[in-house]
Amino acid sequence: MSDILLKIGTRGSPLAIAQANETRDRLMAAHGLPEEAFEVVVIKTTGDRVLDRPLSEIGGKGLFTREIEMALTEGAIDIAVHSMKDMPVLQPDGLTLDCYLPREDPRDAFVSLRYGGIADLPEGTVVGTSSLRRKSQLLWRRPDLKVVEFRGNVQTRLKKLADGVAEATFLAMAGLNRLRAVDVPHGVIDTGDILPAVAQGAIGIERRLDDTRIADMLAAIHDVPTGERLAAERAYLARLDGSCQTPIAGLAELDGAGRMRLRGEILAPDGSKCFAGETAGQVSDGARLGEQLADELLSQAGPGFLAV
Ligand SMILES: NCc1[nH]cc(CCC(=O)O)c1CC(=O)O
Repeated sequence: MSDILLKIGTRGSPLAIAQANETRDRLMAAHGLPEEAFEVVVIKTTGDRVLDRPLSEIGGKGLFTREIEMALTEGAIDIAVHSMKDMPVLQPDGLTLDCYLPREDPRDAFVSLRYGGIADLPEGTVVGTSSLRRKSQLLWRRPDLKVVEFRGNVQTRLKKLADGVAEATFLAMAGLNRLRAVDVPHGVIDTGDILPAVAQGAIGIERRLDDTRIADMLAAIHDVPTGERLAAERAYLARLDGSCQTPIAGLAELDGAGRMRLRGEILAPDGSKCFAGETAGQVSDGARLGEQLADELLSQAGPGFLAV
């Protein structure tokens, strides 16, 4: 009987579906709506389609978002649920991102069937990752390790570990937690050891700019602290103009009393160089702190560093 009120667009991976369901559940609770008021619409993106090449080679921003944004613009869906880590800093004309769910654990997880952490890995160990950030951060700290390309979902990666393709890999804690993947052998990596990607662990909900009905619905589930942290992290990313060839890490943290600490790191893709910094200030100055930190790292790195 009940008409569908809202079509939720998402990628089809188990994590993406879990994120879409969390969004639906929060909207149901906030507005007293039944599940039948929502339809989750799965959309395949270029990043999902092309599985045989490294992400960095497929290239282009919005690898995991472009097709979903097209569906949103065309009206085939009403909102799009994204991992903010995969989101370019600018949205296409007519779309906006101003609703974030409470951020999950932003840290990376170390996943291995044999070892407990990076420090336990013997010299020359093979590690699998498709993330240029994780690869360069690892090689900066442990130039002796061998990094091989590792794509696919959590189950695929565990199978590769069991088959001995690599001895260890990395996943976002947020993904493990949202999938309740308690059976995946992992250790949490401190942010002082490996700084996460900008926006890691945050879910953002995109909508059409002129859709005021949806804007009102989303306002009820927006998490303000997550928005404050992402404002700083995304201003930092925007100033760095990160291409997917440039490993960038960044994390903003709030002290709950109006202040923010922002850390950042940019690296050479082969892990031969690393420039790191941090800044602190008022939460309300987040965007400016982000730009300031980016400028500091850019001046440390020197002209042309990000262009390579
Ligand atoms: N690029 C893929 C991607 N995008 C978001 C997450 C994890 C969830 C998150 O960071 O919110 C992942 C996988 C991973 O890094 O393990």
